[in-house]
Order: sequence, then structure tokens, then C-alpha cells
Amino acid sequence: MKFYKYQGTGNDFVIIDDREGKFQLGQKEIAHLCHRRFGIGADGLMLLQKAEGYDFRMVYYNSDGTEGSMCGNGGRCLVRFAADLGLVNDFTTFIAVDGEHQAHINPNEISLHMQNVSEIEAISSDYFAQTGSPHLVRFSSAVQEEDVKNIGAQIRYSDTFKSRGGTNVNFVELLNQGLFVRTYERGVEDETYSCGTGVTAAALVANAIHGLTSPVAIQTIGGKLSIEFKGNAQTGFYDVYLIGPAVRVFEGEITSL
Ligand SMILES: N[C@@H](CCC[C@H](N)C(=O)O)C(=O)O
Repeated sequence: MKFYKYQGTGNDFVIIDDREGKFQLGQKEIAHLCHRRFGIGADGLMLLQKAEGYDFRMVYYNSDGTEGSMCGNGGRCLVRFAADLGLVNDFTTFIAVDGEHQAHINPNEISLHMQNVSEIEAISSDYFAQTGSPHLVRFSSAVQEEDVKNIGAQIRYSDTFKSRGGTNVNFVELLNQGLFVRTYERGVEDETYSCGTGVTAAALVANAIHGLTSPVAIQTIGGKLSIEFKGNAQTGFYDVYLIGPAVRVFEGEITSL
């Protein structure tokens, strides 16, 4: 089976062209392919499939092999893949697990239209937003010092989030200009270098709580992103865009599972 590897600010993905609809691997095999010692290594695996009325369908699996909710960086990488295949040029409309998305394709960045966000929920001293995936946002005065993996796991498996199917957890520091965001990702069960739906949640919460205005510059471990949006926490957020690079790293053949 032929595969491609892409990354968007260090959030990395195995991509398979499944336009013929033949992909049949289960959770165990997907987790194996994403394993960084026994497989290719990735935060997730995506399929590009045909979809009537759209340029393509995005199917996303977390690195533990479970089918994930929306992945923003994955969406940007899959758009780049569709452009590399010659399926789309400078604009695309595709369908994903959370509904329709549009994206603008530029040489150095993909600008992905995200779902509207109607509510920022306060939970103790943290905030929760649904940006296609569930995200807790915790502000920190020293984000580099945070134990993202262990505290993130505690929150992700806490009673508060058990009934909601868990959550991703973002630790966010206000910079002079913009935010530094580190994310514990559900389904990877570890910190990743960047999370697109996570930085989107962080920017919108930062607008609601600290008054940051669009565009919000984001620094992650894996690089820089930008979030544009209209609206506010009272009216709801709309025209939300996740903007940043998405790059093909290599391609190859899967020879054993
Ligand atoms: N890395 C992703 C988020 C992936 C979804 C998440 N792990 C989940 O299923 O909750 C992104 O860039 O948005």
C-alpha cells in the first residue's frame, strides 16, 4: 500500500489516497502504522476519499487507531495533498467528520475555514470550547514549565470529561504578541508539537477572556500559526480560519503490518 507523510507545524500524518475506497485496516493496524518505533510514525492517519458534491472526504484516525473528531492541522495537510494530487488548485470545499470546510491554497500556507464556535464555557478556572474537537484551555504564566503530558492526562481522564468522551488540553501563555500554546492530544495520549483545533480554541478563548483581537499569532513547539475570526463570545465566532504551513515530507510503500 502506498502512503504519504505530511506535517503541519510538526503535527504529522500518514496519508493514504483512498479514492477507490479499498482501505480496510482496523484500529490495531492503524496504531501500528502510526507507531514511532514499529511503524512509520505519526500523530494520526488520514484517508482522502471521494465524496459526492465535494472535492474529497477527509477521514481522520488518531495515532491510537481510534477515529478522531476534526483535526485542523490534518485538514490543512490533506488539502495540500489534494493539491499535490492535482485534484484542486487554489481553493477547495471538502467534507469532514464535523461538516463542510473550505480552504485557500497558497504556496507557503493553507488557510482552513473552521466551524463556527457558539460558546466558551467556564470550567473552574479553565475554559472549554468545541472547535470541531473538544478543547480545554488553561492559561499559564510559564507554559514551558508545564508538565503537559501528566497534567493533560489527568484532566483528559477526569470525571468532568469522562461523560464527554474526554478532551484535548491546551496550556496557553500570553506573549507580548499572541500566544504560546502546548497541547495534550486525546487519541495520541501525549503532547504533540502543534494542534490546529487546539490553537483555534486558545485564540477564541483569549479573545473572550483577555481581549486579543484577530489575527492572533500562535507559537507552538512545531512552528507558527495564525487564527483569524469574526464575532465574539457573546454573538458567537464565525469566519474562523486556521492558517499555516503544510508540507509533504516523504512517500513510500507499506510492506508489512
Ligand atoms: N491534532 C488535531 C486534533 C486531533 C483531534 C484530537 N486528537 C481528538 O480526536 O480529539 C488538530 O490539529 O486539530
